[in-house]
Amino acid sequence: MNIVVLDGQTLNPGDLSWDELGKLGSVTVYERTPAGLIQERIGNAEMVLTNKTPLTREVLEAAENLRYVGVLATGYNVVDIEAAAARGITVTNVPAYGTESVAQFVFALLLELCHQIGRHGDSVRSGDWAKAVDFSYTLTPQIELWGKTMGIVGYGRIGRQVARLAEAFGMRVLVSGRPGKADGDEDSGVRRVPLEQLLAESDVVSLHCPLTAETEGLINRERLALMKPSAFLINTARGGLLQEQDVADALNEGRLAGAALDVLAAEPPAADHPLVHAPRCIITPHMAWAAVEARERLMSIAAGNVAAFLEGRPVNTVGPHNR
Ligand SMILES: NC(=O)c1ccc[n+]([C@@H]2O[C@H](COP(=O)([O-])OP(=O)(O)OC[C@H]3O[C@@H](n4cnc5c(N)ncnc54)[C@H](O)[C@@H]3O)[C@@H](O)[C@H]2O)c1
Ligand SMILES: O=C(O)[C@H](O)CO
Repeated sequence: MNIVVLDGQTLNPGDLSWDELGKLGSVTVYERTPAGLIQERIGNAEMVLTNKTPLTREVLEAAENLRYVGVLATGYNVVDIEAAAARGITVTNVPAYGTESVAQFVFALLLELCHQIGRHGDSVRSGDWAKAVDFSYTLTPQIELWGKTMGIVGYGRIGRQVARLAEAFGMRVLVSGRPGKADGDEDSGVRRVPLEQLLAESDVVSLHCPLTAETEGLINRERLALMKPSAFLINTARGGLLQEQDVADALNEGRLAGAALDVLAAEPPAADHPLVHAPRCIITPHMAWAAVEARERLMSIAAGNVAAFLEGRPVNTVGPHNR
């Protein structure tokens, strides 16, 4: 069985091994695949693995032998799943490998917004403390989380772990899920509310829903207007959840206290991206998933997905049925 990995570099920059996958077929790993080469590299392979290389309807329809797409990620918005389903191609993702890593990263971002540790550390390194007259100084207001409200949009695996950490910080937790869907039970202390109420009452809004036709552009000018001007927005899910210019405008006009974003709609972004230059906006390069512990789990679950498919009992399948 021919297995083509279209963009293996970010999962395995050299510190992991492809051997587990190699036992299951003849594997070709490309570090990355530019748009113009996707079709050619899939060629007549039966199985393709992708992290962020898009598999559009056109690509899927041209790949005559393709029977399986393994997404090397939790978010599978890079695959046209309707087109895959129509062609009978099985698509799997890797759920839960990075739940704890991503939730931890949410708090790394939030604590940076609250304390601006990097900026204060730089100030000390550049000699400001040595020249100071007092034993203590701050360059930005310092913010305590205890008693504040965390609003979690998308109460799945990562959303639930963020809720646990928020409660450990003494925060009140509001959650909102898919409109009209139950999405499982609430945990004690967590209150499920409509999105509009969550936006209006939260001091921190953290996004954890997938990018779908329903959630694209979810955080737009109108919804930002519901948020407190003192609130922080955190996005570790997908950049497409934001109307990015609207978020940049809210930051530029002082209608939002800060944003911390691990994801943008286009990655890497253009040098003149409006959020890259917006005030009080921290942007990290889509790295919340990247702890070696999480990538090891991802690699192992991805190989398990391939093995299960080859044994005729696919697991972790995703498709229009998940929507
Ligand atoms: N930055 C990173 O490195 C990184 C790493 C892993 C995952 N992610 C992103 O995080 C997302 C969430 O991951 P997860 O493991 O928690 O997934 P999950 O499937 O366990 O949870 C997603 C939740 O969102 C809910 N949801 C769907 N549509 C919604 C809507 N319209 N409004 C509110 N909620 C909605 C679902 O019902 C589900 O409960 C992934 O889809 C992926 O895009 C990012
Ligand atoms: O969805 C995911 O798992 C992350 O974005 C890494 O690709």
